[in-house]
Amino acid sequence: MSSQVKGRTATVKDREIASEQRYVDLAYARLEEMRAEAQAMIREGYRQSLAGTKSSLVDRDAMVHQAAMRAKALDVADDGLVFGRLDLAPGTAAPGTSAPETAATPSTRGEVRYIGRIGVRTPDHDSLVIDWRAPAAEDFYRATPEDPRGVIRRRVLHSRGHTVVDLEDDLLDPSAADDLTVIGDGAFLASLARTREGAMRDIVATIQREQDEVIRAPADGTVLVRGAPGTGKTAVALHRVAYLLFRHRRRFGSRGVLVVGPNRRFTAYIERVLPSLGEGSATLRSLGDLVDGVAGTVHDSPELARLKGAEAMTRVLRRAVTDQAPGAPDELRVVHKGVVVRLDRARLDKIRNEVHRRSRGSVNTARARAAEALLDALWAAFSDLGGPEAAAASAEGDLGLWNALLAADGLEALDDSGGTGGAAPAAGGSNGGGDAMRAGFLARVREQREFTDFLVSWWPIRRPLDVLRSLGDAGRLRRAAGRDLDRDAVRLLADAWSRALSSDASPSGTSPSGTPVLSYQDIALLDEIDALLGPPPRPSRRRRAAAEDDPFVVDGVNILTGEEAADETWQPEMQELTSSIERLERSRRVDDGVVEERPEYAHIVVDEAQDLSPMQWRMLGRRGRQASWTVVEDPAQSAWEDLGSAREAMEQALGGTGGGGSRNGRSRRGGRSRKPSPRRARHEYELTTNYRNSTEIAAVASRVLALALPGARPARAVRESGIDPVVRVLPERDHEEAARAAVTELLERVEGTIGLIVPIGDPAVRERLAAGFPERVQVLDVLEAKGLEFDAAVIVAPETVAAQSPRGLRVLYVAVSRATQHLTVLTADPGWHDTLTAG
Ligand SMILES: Nc1ncnc2c1ncn2[C@@H]1O[C@H](COP(=O)(O)OP(=O)(O)OP(=O)(O)O)[C@@H](O)[C@H]1O
Repeated sequence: MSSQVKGRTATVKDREIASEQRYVDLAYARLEEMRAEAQAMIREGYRQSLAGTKSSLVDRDAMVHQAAMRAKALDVADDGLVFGRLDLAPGTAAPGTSAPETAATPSTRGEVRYIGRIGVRTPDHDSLVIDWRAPAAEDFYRATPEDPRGVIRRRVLHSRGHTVVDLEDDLLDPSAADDLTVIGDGAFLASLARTREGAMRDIVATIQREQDEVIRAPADGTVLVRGAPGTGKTAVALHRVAYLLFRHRRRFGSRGVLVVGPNRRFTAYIERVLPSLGEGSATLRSLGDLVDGVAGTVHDSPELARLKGAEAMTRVLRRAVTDQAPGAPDELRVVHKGVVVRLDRARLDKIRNEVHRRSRGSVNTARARAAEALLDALWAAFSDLGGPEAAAASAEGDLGLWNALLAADGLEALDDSGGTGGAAPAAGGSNGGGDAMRAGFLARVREQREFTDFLVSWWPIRRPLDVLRSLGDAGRLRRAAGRDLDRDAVRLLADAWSRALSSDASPSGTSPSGTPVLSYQDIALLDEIDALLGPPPRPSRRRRAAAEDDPFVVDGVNILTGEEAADETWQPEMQELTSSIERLERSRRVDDGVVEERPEYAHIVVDEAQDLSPMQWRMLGRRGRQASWTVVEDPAQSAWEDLGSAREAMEQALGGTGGGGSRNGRSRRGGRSRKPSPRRARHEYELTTNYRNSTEIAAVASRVLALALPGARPARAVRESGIDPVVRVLPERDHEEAARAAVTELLERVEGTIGLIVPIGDPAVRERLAAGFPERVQVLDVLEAKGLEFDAAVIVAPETVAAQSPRGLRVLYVAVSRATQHLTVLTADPGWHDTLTAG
């Protein structure tokens, strides 16, 4: 029989702790040696570099890199290196995994495995500590009394730094336990009740079986994880990243892993988890930070978000980028040989449409094609005016000039008859003389400043932000809207964009520095526009001579491509900028934050996925066309109204057929759709235990859930706190004062974080509410509270939250499920008091 001592005799426990401490000391001593080895390797790498040969430099880089990575990985183990121990039944030992014998592991027993943050081996390669992600550690998380997997006892070691301070055992197979000591005082549950410090921590020592199954799920295809609030979806997704990077380092390490969360508060909240697991290589971004150079930081009103996020915006934006650019001239006029040649607005529109039709997306790179089309049209107009005949008539006197022009273009010179090589002179015909005449005309026109200036303003290199800004003009947005937006929608959107983006926007629309205030949904639209516009101009390596010969290079910028003709000697200040538009264009490249190369990832984790709009899914799809995915969501918490269309967009993104263009030319451009690829493997999981809320708070949340999504099953909360939630009814005018009073009281009662969660509204109210409180108090609106958790939460006006949008009840469900210990609700509506307290 095992000696059950749950919380009974301190001496037995102390002896066990002391025994484990000896083992932990052994592991740390070896860790020190490994660290010294890594440092020695770095030094050796640098020593080799003194040899100076090319290959030794390469070797050195590889060696130093490897050793530095190793040293970094070893550093993360400084805190809580060993956190688990498994005692297996005799006969279940696997080679190389058994811990060397210590006082705690008499040889008469089965294998003992120690589990830790990283793997530690003796110099003879015996395992001292098994990395938690290794297959041999799986039993630590998976074994249950129903399915012990050969494990008799699972022990969790709680440490502070290098010191073991507590133990907790699970006896999984009592019949085999014999003389094994079992210690337990609910340390796991106690750990759930711990004070929250404002940043999420790793759960590596206490991952539960259903969570471990998600973490170790197959690396291919999509892993879709559902679960109610507090079931550990975020924690599990992050541990899965660490697992994937450990087990498939080459595949995921080189092409990268992207973790996407709803907002910056959330990414700040989770940012420490992966580094604490020794993984610094994953990219963590909020939905507002996925496009370089711009940032979405505010939530749109539900109505605006619905419009901006809808798939219909793809069509609206396509029309917007192919519409005439703002400020574009309505007429092109060039003079050649005394003949005035004009293209009017109707003709220009036709040319523009034709170029867009033929270039299919990639608006910016189509400028060269536009120039050719204009020149063709000018030649046709010149011919219609009888220009070639006039030119031929005057050719005799002009022959020298013509030939100089033609020679500059590498064309054959005209002879006395106006033809080449004895061909008959022709006026606009298709024979050699006509072609030469045409070539001469084109060469001459191309050089005219009127033509190049026109081209720059008629087909400017456009930036995503310019295009979005242009839609602040209601007339322009109406043109782009087609049948996809009704009049009210056009008004609402144009109004929002003109306030937030126009250069002379009112202070409420722009930040104090004058930079635009973009919403989360705007970022997805900018990414869509970017895909439609095509790659931004990149500096070319063109040589000066080539640039000088090129009539389309004006002041060092190729006006067809927008590229700078890189030239070491070219000094912008030495050249007079003759066109203010060019100057503007040049500066915009910097000011507007050109969207840089869009990165693609090998794996994408999407947290709070239930809130993504179709446009946001398209944005993610463009970043993961070859990726495998981990998608984490709770439909009951969704603020998004049209879940059906969001699902469709999600499927497109996950199937690798998500919308939009590509940067590298390897795949489709500008939103053209490609044949859907075969469906990827899908692994679905549900998490069922709520580790966040006390049972008392979970009960309140489940009452809101019953209203928000009748029939939905709440998760099972496991920790009773004995602290009842408080619901106070008082007039709305007293809410602010009562909220501050509630926070003040909670500051006395809890050591950790307090969230004061208010309806979406004026930021000034939030500032007022927060005034004077310490940092551990966060005042946020309900949408900002997504994914976060606090020791105590105060929810103001549930009635307002519920009424603010068609999905208001689900948003309220999010709010009431944030707290671990204390929940206070302030309402003006006695009905809500009854609902939340069930009486
Ligand atoms: N196995 C575990 N051991 C200890 N703590 C855990 C465990 N699983 C989850 N937790 C804790 O429970 C809390 C909730 O986890 P998490 O935020 O990942 O839940 P979630 O399902 O993403 O919630 P939400 O849907 O509200 O965003 C966190 O503090 C997390 O550390």
